[in-house]
Amino acid sequence: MKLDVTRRSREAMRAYLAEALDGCYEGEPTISPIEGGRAAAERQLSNFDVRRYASRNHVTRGHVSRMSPYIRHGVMTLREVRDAVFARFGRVGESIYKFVFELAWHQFWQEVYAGLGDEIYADIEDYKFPPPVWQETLPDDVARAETGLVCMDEALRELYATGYLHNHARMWFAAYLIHHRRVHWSVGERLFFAHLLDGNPPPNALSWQWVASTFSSKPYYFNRQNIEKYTDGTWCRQCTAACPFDQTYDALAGQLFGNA
Ligand SMILES: Cc1cc2nc3c(=O)[nH]c(=O)nc-3n(C[C@H](O)[C@H](O)[C@H](O)COP(=O)(O)OP(=O)(O)OC[C@H]3O[C@@H](n4cnc5c(N)ncnc54)[C@H](O)[C@@H]3O)c2cc1C
Repeated sequence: MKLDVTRRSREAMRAYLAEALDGCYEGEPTISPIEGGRAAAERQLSNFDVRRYASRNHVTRGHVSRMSPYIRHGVMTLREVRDAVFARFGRVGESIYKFVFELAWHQFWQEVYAGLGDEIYADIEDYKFPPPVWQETLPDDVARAETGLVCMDEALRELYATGYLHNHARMWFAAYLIHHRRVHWSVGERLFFAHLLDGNPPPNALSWQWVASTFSSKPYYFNRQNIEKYTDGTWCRQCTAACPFDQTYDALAGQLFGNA
């Protein structure tokens, strides 16, 4: 089917897509609050103050650019984003360095993809721990964002509603799915790719492999303290589930990877 992408208001576009794609979605048809197009990208970039990027790891109040959907779809290049930041804020300073460093990560993943092609969809290296028997499907409670763990469910709901997720929340969710639920990273990769507006094979597949340890020197995992610190405890305060993350890193390593 060819969609009619004639320019129309967002509400008219929502109504058109809801009808045209009837049967392809569940629940109420909503659209992401993230707007497409060059003007929206320029607005987004002009609202970004790189001097506040030091707070970037904070999920609920960290200042990040949210430029990834525009970069992904070629609305703005990495170089344009970098040069605009240089022009407004200069080239010197820790936050500027960190921001350019992240843009460079994006470029690095692209270069890896240029070299490996579709091999990025298979384990690139061995796991750095004895791998379990991986589940090859997404558990239903995870798919429905009903694990009972507020941190995971809220992250997924945000992903579904907006098509965007903060980097730290992506890392937590990936570590939960892979290391706690023993689901192969490629299942999570497909889930993210289906919902992220910035869904992009190299950064997506390779970040999942980075968490899994098939493209890094060790698996990424986290504990409750880490979530509390970078959300000001917002999610943990609402959570009544037995927390699988409420342990020391040593205890978690022993439980998850058998090397305590
Ligand atoms: C499991 C997982 C899956 C991911 N999937 C994708 C994906 O499909 N597409 C995607 O663009 N990024 C992906 N990332 C990387 C990162 O999460 C996003 O690029 C970032 O969150 C985008 O938000 P932002 O534009 O506000 O980032 P900012 O922090 O403002 O960074 C600016 C730009 O730098 C680049 N960048 C930032 N962090 C990273 C990173 N860790 N790796 C590579 N590039 C980075 C992006 O182009 C980003 O737009 C993934 C990370 C993880 C852990």
